[in-house]
Amino acid sequence: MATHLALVGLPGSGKSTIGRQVARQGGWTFVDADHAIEEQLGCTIRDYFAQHGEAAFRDVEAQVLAGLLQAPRPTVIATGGGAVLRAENRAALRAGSTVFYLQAAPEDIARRLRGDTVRPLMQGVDALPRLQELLKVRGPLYREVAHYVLDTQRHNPNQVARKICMQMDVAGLTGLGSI
Ligand SMILES: Nc1ncnc2c1ncn2[C@@H]1O[C@H](COP(=O)(O)OP(=O)(O)OP(=O)(O)O)[C@@H](O)[C@H]1O
Ligand SMILES: O=C(O)C1=C[C@@H](O)[C@@H](O)[C@H](O)C1
Ligand SMILES: [Mg+2]
Repeated sequence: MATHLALVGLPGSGKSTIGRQVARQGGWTFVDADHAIEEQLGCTIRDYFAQHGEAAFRDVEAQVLAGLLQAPRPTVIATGGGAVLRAENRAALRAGSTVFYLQAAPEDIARRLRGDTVRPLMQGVDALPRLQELLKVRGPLYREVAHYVLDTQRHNPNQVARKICMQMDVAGLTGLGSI
């Protein structure tokens, strides 16, 4: 059975950027769970949230994530920042993938996202307290679900991706599908 590699962490922690690089370096398929959700929804996550609320969004997220973890091809999955909130997602991630928590301080993420136009909610003076609050609630859940915790602070995305590939090598998980 193919086993996948999943990245978890706060919004802006580098899941998409690093996930793409890990996939490129390792020759694996990359999937951004948020994009897969938007494909299924046929609209943006933001619009769906606004129309149907968070609980409905989390139902769709859980369903899409479970589907990605069933994929026949070994895949690097960048999860949504809040995917760990549901226990069923944490269990599915741990059972179906090797999970890396990309750890970064809210202060660093806020700095990285300054000038970002894709995440309007993470702009301006509100970004830091919002990230701090998210970390308080989600930090323990990211740790709980993770097989490996990586400090991304002093490393650029390429270096973090190489660390992940090396860790997979050390653990004998290179190629993912071979386990
Ligand atoms: N280790 C790093 N050092 C410096 N900048 C980084 C690092 N990792 C990511 N970045 C930058 O931070 C920004 C956010 O990264 P990215 O979009 O990959 O985060 P994400 O976890 O996928 O966010 P989201 O949860 O909102 O999808 C990007 O501009 C990226 O280049
Ligand atoms: O942090 C969150 O709760 C979210 C993060 C995004 O990746 C999306 O999954 C969605 O906007 C929710
Ligand atoms: Mg992303």
